[in-house]
Amino acid sequence: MLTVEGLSVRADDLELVREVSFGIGPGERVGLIGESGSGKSLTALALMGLLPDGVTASGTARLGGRDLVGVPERRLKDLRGRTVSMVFQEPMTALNPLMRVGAQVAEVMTLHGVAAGRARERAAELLGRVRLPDPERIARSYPHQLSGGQRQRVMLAIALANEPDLLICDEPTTALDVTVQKQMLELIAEVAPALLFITHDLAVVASLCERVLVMYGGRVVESGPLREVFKHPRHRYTEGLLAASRLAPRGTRLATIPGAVPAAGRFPGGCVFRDRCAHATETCATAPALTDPDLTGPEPRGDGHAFACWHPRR
Ligand SMILES: Nc1ncnc2c1ncn2[C@@H]1O[C@H](COP(=O)(O)OP(=O)(O)OP(=O)(O)O)[C@@H](O)[C@H]1O
Repeated sequence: MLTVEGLSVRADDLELVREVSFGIGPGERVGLIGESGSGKSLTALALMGLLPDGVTASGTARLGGRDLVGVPERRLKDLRGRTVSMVFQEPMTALNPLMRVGAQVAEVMTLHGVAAGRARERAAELLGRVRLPDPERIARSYPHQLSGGQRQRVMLAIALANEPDLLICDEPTTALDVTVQKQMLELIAEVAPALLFITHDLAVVASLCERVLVMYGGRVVESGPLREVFKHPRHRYTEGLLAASRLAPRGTRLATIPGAVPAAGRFPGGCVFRDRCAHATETCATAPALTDPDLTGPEPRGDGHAFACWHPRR
């Protein structure tokens, strides 16, 4: 459905994203991971036609037969929201602080030709669809009257308003607390038509995506089904990412992770050892439940909810 070929992004003579190619099928959920500055956000912004001034994209990206790169802004405005939409990390900067949220959800529909009355009705429906309690009241609220999690749900409602074929999420849960993060991920999994999910968090990718793309230095250095990439990483950078994260392929020897001690726990609620562990950090509580025992550590419990993490020794 989405086909990206040789996508490059440049600022002056600096090539920030280099010859990236990948595809996303209908209904498919793909994770885009990589260290900070590896080019994940620029790749997404290039697909949305939202690159900052002075930054340009080349190559091709086609979604449902329509070009996304190198098309005039007028054409992009039509595609944005209807073909592809995006949820960003910080909803406060994306929402208009002076406008009631219902009106903001309705506005993205009226911009695409939906009559005002119908758009208002649909806005309330959408706020309910993203499981906001009392959608009528929420619709009358201003962004500052909502919690961070509620604002992120409003952003999701806006992104879904024109029934896009592809949803792109760029670290949408990073600013949320643990329980809210989990609920938001479940919601995204449920409502996304097809998904490109950008994150640093391998556990989030493991819980949400079927396929993964790994970026490093502006390139996609590895891609494939999640299980394959996590079990048999081919690129040294992916190996490093896995070793540094709290997920490691089953059978990984602790000896390959210097200074690591194992801890196992059950979900929901995070690692059960976190109170006793020398390295009890927030990450122990934030890891989402894994339902694939093959992706857990060396001692899966057999109920599909086993978990093992590697805490660096203090
Ligand atoms: N407007 C810009 N002009 C010049 N360089 C930029 C611009 N925006 C981003 N960059 C550079 O492009 C590279 C990729 O940035 P990008 O935001 O895509 O990284 P990222 O992988 O999304 O990082 P993070 O996970 O921290 O968000 C970085 O080196 C960044 O400094």
